[in-house]
Amino acid sequence: MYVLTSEQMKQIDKKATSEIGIPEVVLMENAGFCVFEEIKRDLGDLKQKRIAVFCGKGNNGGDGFVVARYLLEQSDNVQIFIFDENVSASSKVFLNILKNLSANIQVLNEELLARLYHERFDIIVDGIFGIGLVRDVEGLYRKVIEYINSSEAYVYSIDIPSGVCSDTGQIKGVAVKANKTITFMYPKIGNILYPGAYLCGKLIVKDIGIPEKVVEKISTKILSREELNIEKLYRYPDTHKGDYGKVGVVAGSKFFPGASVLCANACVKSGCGLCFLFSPIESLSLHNFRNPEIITVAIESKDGVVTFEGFKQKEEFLKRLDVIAFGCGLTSSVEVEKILIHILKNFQIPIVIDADGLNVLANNKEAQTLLHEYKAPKILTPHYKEASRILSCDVSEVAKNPLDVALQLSKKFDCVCILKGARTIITDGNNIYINILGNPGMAKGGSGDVLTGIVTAILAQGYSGLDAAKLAVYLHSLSADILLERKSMQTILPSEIIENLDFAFKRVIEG
Ligand SMILES: NC(=O)C1=CN([C@@H]2O[C@H](COP(=O)(O)OP(=O)(O)OC[C@H]3O[C@@H](n4cnc5c(N)ncnc54)[C@H](O)[C@@H]3O)[C@@H](O)[C@H]2O)[C@@H](O)CC1
Ligand SMILES: [K+]
Repeated sequence: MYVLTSEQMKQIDKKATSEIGIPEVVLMENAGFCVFEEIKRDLGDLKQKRIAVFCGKGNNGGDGFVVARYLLEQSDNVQIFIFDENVSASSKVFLNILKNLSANIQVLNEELLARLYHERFDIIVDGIFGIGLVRDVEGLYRKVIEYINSSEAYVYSIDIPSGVCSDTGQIKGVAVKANKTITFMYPKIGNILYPGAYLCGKLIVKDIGIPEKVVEKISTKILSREELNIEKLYRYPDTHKGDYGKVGVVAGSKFFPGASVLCANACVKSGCGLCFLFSPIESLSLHNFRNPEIITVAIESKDGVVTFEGFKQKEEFLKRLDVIAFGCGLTSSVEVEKILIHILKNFQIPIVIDADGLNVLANNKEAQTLLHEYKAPKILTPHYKEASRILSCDVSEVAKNPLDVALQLSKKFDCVCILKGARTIITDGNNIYINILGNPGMAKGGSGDVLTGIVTAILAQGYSGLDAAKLAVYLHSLSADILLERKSMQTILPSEIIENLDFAFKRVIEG
């Protein structure tokens, strides 16, 4: 499903009205009716319900007037609150209808707001701002939103909780916390990215009758099963391990042996034919004990960290493999830097760079240039902090606009970027996918190493960088979500996400 910016939605609305000829008031009527239907379906008999509908000056308020008109037919206590009599042209039509119906319409001011704190509403409909919010919310608007958030009513937001930026999901000063949000045609980015996604409560997407014809191809989509290329996962009978890719994982150190274990184990559990783990001996001792499928290659180390000389002794072997995963648990050192630079100069194998590999990129301009020029498929898997280091910006900047950051990284290195977060973003610089699966039980050290293993193994099975990234992110979070069906967020472990890939793969393949 597409995810739209406010500008894209406005263009679609505009085309529907100007090119197709559907009057704006018809769309508004449909939008308001959809919201009413949802309330009616949730609550059934509304007769005794005390309902407040807050309407702003724009078309979001107009939708609110439509909802109010339908609610008037159902409940004896519907109060409509407006900020200004001067509303948008289409909204005016519905405000006038309410006036003709002698509806209870009150213009908000400080005094009225103070009185509202003594009233009790069962339902509040939030039609203050939609996709037309342009600046921080202040003054009376702010106070009204604070009032809505303090009330115990069940809150329905129209299109998007008022105060949430529809292009980023960020709060512009203050925002409504809704129980349910009904958005129209397609979700907006602010409905999907946090904190907006949280403030939406349950998100419902409703068709308001805009023909698909006016929707041009949108490059941002929600990552769903339909978007995955699962054909290459099919295994033909007359195949052998060489057909499913040979993976080399360069990972681990005395300090983080677990990272290499998790990464390599996720690899073998994600279908690659062979997995070789290149690690210092200090890291491999833990590893050998646990994972018999993994072929270990000890790299000479100093103080528990791989050395460039040690790597060079094994590099011919690594060159013969199909895909490399580089970075998990290596630690940051000059030797690690030298190894990555050497790989980027001398190898031509698809590569996945994570953790300490990303730190090399953050610290070393030569590595950045070499990565840009590296010809084989490449995937970067930064979390927000790693992305901020590479782009030399504050992590809060990444959080404010993760879509832009993922695009920037992808373009900077001509790579596929998996920007990991509560909503992981995947992009190849043109297409953007937002992952909505997964749960906070994954917010633990080791989850990223698991994802790196999965994506590397899938890449080895003949996938493009983008398709591998999509499939891996989906499987990783689906596995955690399946675990949550019988475990708690506290107890889910990254190693269990690997074990549970059995069920995630099954669901993805069999539907
Ligand atoms: N355009 C269309 O065809 C449709 C639009 N619909 C609704 O219309 C909404 C968009 O309507 P609009 O574009 O009129 O925008 P909004 O209704 O979101 O709000 C715009 C109004 O708020 C003011 N405003 C913006 N930021 C403010 C701030 N921080 N403080 C105070 N005032 C502020 C603007 O000056 C303008 O008057 C959608 O979200 C949706 O709910 C629906 O009716 C379906 C059809
Ligand atoms: K709203």
